[in-house]
Amino acid sequence: MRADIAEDSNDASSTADDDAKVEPSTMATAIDDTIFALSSGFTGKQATAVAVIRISGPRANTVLENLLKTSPSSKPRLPKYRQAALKKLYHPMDHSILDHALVLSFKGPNSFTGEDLVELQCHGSPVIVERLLNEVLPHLGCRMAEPGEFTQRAFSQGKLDLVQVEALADILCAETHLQVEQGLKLLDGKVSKTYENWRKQLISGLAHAEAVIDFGDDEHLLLGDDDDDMEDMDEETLERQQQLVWGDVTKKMLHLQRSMEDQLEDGRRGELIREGMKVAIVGPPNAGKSSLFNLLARRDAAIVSPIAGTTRDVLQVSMDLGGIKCTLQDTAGVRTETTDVLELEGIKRAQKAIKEADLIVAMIDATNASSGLEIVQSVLTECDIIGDSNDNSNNIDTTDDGIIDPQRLLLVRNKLDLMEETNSDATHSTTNEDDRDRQHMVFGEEGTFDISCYTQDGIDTFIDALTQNVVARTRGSDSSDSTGEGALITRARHRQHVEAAVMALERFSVLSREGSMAVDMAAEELRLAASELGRITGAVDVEDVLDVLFTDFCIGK
Ligand SMILES: Nc1nc2c(ncn2[C@@H]2O[C@H](COP(=O)(O)OP(=O)(O)OP(=O)(O)O)[C@@H](O)[C@H]2O)c(=O)[nH]1
Ligand SMILES: [K+]
Ligand SMILES: [Mg+2]
Repeated sequence: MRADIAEDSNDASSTADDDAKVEPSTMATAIDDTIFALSSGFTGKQATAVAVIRISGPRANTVLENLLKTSPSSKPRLPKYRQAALKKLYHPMDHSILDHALVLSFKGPNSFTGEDLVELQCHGSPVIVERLLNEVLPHLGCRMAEPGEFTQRAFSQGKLDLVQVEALADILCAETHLQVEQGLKLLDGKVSKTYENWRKQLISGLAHAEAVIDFGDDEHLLLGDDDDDMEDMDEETLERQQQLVWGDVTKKMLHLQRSMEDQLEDGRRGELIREGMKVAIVGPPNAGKSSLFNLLARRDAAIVSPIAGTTRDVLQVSMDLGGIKCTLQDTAGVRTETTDVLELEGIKRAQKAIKEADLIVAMIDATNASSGLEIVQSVLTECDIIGDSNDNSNNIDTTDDGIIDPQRLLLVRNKLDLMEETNSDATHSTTNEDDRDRQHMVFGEEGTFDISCYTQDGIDTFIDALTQNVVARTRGSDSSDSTGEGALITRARHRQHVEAAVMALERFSVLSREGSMAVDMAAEELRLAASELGRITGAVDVEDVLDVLFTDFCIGK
C-alpha cells in the first residue's frame, strides 16, 4: 500500500476548470447521477477520528481530480485504483485547503456499487465534513445520495442480489452477535446460491415439461437433433421416450419439493435470530411477574405493588440472551373475577401477547399454587397454547404424553421464601399431590422452576435455563440443519415464497399423475414455483426457460 502526500506538480495544461462549475440543475436524475454521502457514523457536532465520504457514479474520479487541484489549471495525479494515498484536498473554487485525507478510488465494476467509486477518509471534524457535504461536493456535479442509494445501485449493477441487500440491512441493524453472524452468512451469497440452484432445477424441469408438450412438433428436443435418428422414430418409440422424460421430471421435482420442505421445517430458527424472540411473562395477579421482569431487565422498568391488577399495559424490554435478541414482555395478571374495564383491557392485551409469544413464562405464586395453576391452565387453553384437557385432539405443541413442549412454555413458582417460612412452621407440605399432578401433566418436570424474586434464590438457575431454551430454539437438530450452518430461511418474505413454491410443486405432483392431458397445467405450476423462488433473490425472469430449453435440454446430447 502506498501513502503519499499530494505533491502534484502543476502541469502546463491551461484548460478551464469546467468540472468545478457544473451546476446541480444540469444533473441527470437517473443512474448517471454521481452521488455522495457520509458513510461513517455521524455524531452531530461531535468530532470523530475519521469520517468516510463515499462518491459513486461516472463522475467520481472527476470529482476527486477537482478536489486535488491546487490551481484552476493544475492537472493533479490521481491515486492508483485500490491503493490508499494520503492527499491534500482543496476547495475547487478558491483552492484553499480543506483537509488531508486518505483517498481510495475503485474502478467500476470492481467496487461496492459496481460504479466508479471514491472514498475520502477525512478527519472527522464536523467543520470539515459539513463543508465537504454542503459547500463543496454539491457544486462538483454530484448530489447527496438518497437513503440506501449506494446499496440500491449495487443491486441494479448486479453486485448484490435481494437477499444480500437484506443481509446488509440486517447487519447494520443487528443488536446481537448472532444476528451479525447470520447476516454475514447471507452476504456471502451461499444462501442465494441455494435458492438459485432450486430455481434452476425448476427451470430445467419446466424445460423438460415443455419438451414433452411439444414433442409432436419438436421431437429433436427429446431425441437429439440427429436427423438420421429422427427418420427411424416411430410413434410408439416417441411416446415411450416422452413417458421416460416425464417420469424423470416428476421424480426430480418431488425430490426438490422434499428439500424445500426440509428447510421449511426449521422451527423458524433463522427468523428467530433475525427478528428476535418474544418472551411473555404471564400468570395470575400478584404472582410477581413485574418483579421478575425487573430482575431480568436489571432496572425498575415495571411498577411492583401488593395491589392485584397493578400492570395493565404490556411492557417490553429488549435483552440479549446468549446472542439471541429477546423482547421480554410483562403482562397484566389474568383473573376472571374482575369487572374493572381497564383491567379487562389489560387481560385482553395479555392474551394477545400470549398468542404471539415464542416462549411463555407462566408464573404462579407458590403459596397459592393450586388456583394459580388453574388460572394459567385456563388462559393457555383459551389462547390455544394447550389443548382443552377434555379434548385431546386439539393439543398444540404437546409431546406424545400430552406435556407441553418445554421449549415453548416454562413454569415459574415464585415466592419460594414464603414457602420456606410455611415449611419451617411445618403447617403445609410444599405442594400438594393434586397440584404436582396438574403441573407435571401440563409442564413436565423439566420446565418447572422455583424462585424467589425477593431473595433472588433460583433466579440465576432460571436465567440459565431461559438462555439455554432460547439458544436451543435457534439450533437445529432436524434435517434442515444437517450441516450445522444455520437456517437457510431468515425472513418471513423468503418463507412465504418457499411455501408458495412448495404448494405449486404439490399441485404439480397431483397434475402429473393425471397423465398427458394435464402436462400443460403441470408445467404451469413449475413456472409458478420458479418465479416464487426468483422473487427471493430478485432474479425472477422465467424467460430463462427458453435459453435452457435450446441449450442444455436437448435430451440425448
Ligand atoms: N415474599 C415475596 N414477595 C414477592 C416476591 N415477588 C414479588 N413479591 C411481592 O408480590 C407483590 C406483587 O408483585 P408484582 O411483581 O407486582 O406482581 P405482578 O404479578 O406483576 O402483579 P400484577 O401486575 O398486579 O398482576 C409485591 O408486593 C411484591 O413485592 C417474592 O419472591 N417473595
Ligand atoms: K401487583
Ligand atoms: Mg405486574
